[in-house]
Amino acid sequence: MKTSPIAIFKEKRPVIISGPCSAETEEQVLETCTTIAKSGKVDILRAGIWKPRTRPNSFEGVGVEGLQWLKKAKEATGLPTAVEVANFNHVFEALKHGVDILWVGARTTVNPFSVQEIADALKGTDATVMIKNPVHADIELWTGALERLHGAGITKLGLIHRGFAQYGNSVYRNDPKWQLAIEMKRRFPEIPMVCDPSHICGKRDLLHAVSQQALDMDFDGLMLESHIDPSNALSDKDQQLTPKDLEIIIDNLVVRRPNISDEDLSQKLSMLRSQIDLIDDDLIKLLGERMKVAEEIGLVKREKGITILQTNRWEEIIEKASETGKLQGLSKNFMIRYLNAIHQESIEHQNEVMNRTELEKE
Ligand SMILES: O=C(O)C(=O)C[C@]1(C(=O)O)C=C[C@@H](O)C=C1
Repeated sequence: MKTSPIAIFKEKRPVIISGPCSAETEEQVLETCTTIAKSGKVDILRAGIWKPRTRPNSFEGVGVEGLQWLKKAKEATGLPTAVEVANFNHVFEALKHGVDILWVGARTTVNPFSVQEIADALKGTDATVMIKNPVHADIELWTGALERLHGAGITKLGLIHRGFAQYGNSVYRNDPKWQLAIEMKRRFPEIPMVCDPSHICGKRDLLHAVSQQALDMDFDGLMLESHIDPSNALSDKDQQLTPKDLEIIIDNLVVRRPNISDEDLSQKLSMLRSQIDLIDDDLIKLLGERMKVAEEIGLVKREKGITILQTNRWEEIIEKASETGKLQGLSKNFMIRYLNAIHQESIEHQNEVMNRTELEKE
């Protein structure tokens, strides 16, 4: 029996998935795929066939015709292929044309109806499916998609981290929010996790740094878009790499081991880790003390009839703590998230002491 393409994740790290954002013409698909395959550094070919675009009237993919081109690329290179599917018909056509890996895109993962349609279409097949994170930072939707496919009997599953939509300016096209991918790795340690730096970055100059960070987060693979002529690509031209640049990025990645075998290093690490454990203990105890003081303030506020939220005081704390954080080398972004989490917890403690009725206390 043919081995499953998911098995490759047990054999090689990182697995590289590459190919054009969109299949545009037969020549473009074949030229891109055969050139990147020649380097020997790409393990799986990809190409977008149906492109879910944010706005209408832009290139929405060539459709079924492109599957023939991808099939030819597979025959020419001997590499397995991957495409995005978003509905029953896509699944049917992709499997009919011998696509090896199907992936569920971010815009589909957000919709349980669509995910269920795909899961139903796959029932009884031996398909390999990878699931991209939903567009917004809802880890339960990502988990739910995995469960729906598993529930349909699909066991060869993988995850793809492509970052999360955000409002306003950022260096990234999609905010990586690494902590969500890390949480999925914690929940499903056996399922391969691939990073899609192309969609996180949106532009070429960040691709190397994000790819390296993914490897240092112990990801199993990278999906990097490539195009024989990126400047004339019909979609996402700023984030696609020429075959040469793809090779340069792969060559410059440092692949580090997830486990330690060296005895000295292991001792040194466990010493440093016990220091971290002690500091974490102190931090948690201090936070507990802070909440007790907040509760006392809550009692005063209840007696005097003052609201929990005190905007001016909170503003003062943010300013002072941000300054102290800066001196300690803590990023502004972290300080804001940290202070907001503390403030929220403090408000909840005060709400508890101020508004809990006698009945609820029992
Ligand atoms: O200073 C207060 O009034 C508090 O209740 C404490 C605290 C805080 O946790 O720092 C909590 C809520 C207010 O919005 C401002 C500050």
